[in-house]
Amino acid sequence: MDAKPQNLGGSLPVPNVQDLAARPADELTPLVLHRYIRDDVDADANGDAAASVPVVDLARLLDPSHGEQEAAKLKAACEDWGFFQVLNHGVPDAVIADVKADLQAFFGLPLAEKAAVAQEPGSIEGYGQHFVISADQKLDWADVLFLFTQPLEYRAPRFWPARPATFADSLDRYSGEVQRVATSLLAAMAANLGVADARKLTRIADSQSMRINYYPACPGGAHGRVLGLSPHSDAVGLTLLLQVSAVPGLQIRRHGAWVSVDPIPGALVANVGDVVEVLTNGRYKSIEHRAVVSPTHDRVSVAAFHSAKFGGTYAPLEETMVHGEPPGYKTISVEDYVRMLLSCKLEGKNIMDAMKINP
Ligand SMILES: COc1ccc(-c2cc(=O)c3c(O)c(OC)c(OC)c(O)c3o2)cc1
Ligand SMILES: O=C(O)CCC(=O)C(=O)O
Ligand SMILES: [Fe+2]
Repeated sequence: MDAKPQNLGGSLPVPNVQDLAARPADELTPLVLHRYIRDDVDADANGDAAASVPVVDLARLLDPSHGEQEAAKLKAACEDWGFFQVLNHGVPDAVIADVKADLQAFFGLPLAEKAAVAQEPGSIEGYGQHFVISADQKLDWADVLFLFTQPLEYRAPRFWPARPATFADSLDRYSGEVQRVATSLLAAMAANLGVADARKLTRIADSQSMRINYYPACPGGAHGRVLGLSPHSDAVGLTLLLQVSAVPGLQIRRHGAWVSVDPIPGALVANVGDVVEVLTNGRYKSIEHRAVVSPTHDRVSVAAFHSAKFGGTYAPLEETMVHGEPPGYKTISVEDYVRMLLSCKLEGKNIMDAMKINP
């Protein structure tokens, strides 16, 4: 049997941010906040306001009478943006409504109840924080619940909240739907890339993990100088993000500026991850993004990360290296790749830099 994702390494323990944000204003002294406040951050989106992330209609993409036109939109979105919003994805409204309600209800529980699914030393699953590797690095203004969701044998039930009582069922239904969407998008990307065997790409949706992000409102005028999530590219195949709250926060780096990806009701935000950059030998590039926080509103999002299963490898596909082009990225086992990503700081495209053959 293939290895399961376990003992992959963890984070140094840091304060719970929701608890910190709920403290009386006079307790949030500069001494307390200094681990979060950055000198170099301008949280405003400063990109071209007219430039908005492309939209891909999945029902049209799968419909033989419109598919070609929508496939061209997908191709342009992957080549030029690395990010797009997916509409008509077929995830039933009730599945989305239920998962949103249960994620919000989980974070609404008292800290002691949420702590029942706290991360354990050396583990990335559970409730806590990620990518804290030194005592002096700047911290993100967010708490995270991280779970392996697919395949079923990757799940560790002790990290799945028992409350609200419907949590596991809601997340299970959402997870299956989103894995289907990811597989369809990857199959369409394979066709666009001239990769006849779609499994060469769809296998990178064989496993799924979810990073559920809770960004408390940041009081005391500090919101413009902290980040909810540091700039990073997703070190996976394809991410599908649900902006649970109607509060903007996601920004992508485009032509050197930050462009906001405002929530569209019912949409999923898709982004090309580092693994697709490797498999396509750089034809589709992963894009740096970050989350900013609101001074007044809490925000919840859930990123569904899709990857290959343990036991496989990542390497540029022959079909994407035309005219004898050499591979620009190393070949690596899925397991070594995951260990590398979890031992790094969350910092721009640092994983891709490590994977490049001639950086
Ligand atoms: C197949 O095994 C795994 C795949 C992915 C991950 C993983 C866990 C994370 O916590 C994580 C993450 O927090 C993250 O930051 C936003 C990220 O983008 C850089 C990840 O790619 C990521 O991947 C673990 C195991
Ligand atoms: O909260 C967001 O909008 C971004 C989340 C994200 O980038 C991630 O979890 O990888
Ligand atoms: Fe991300």
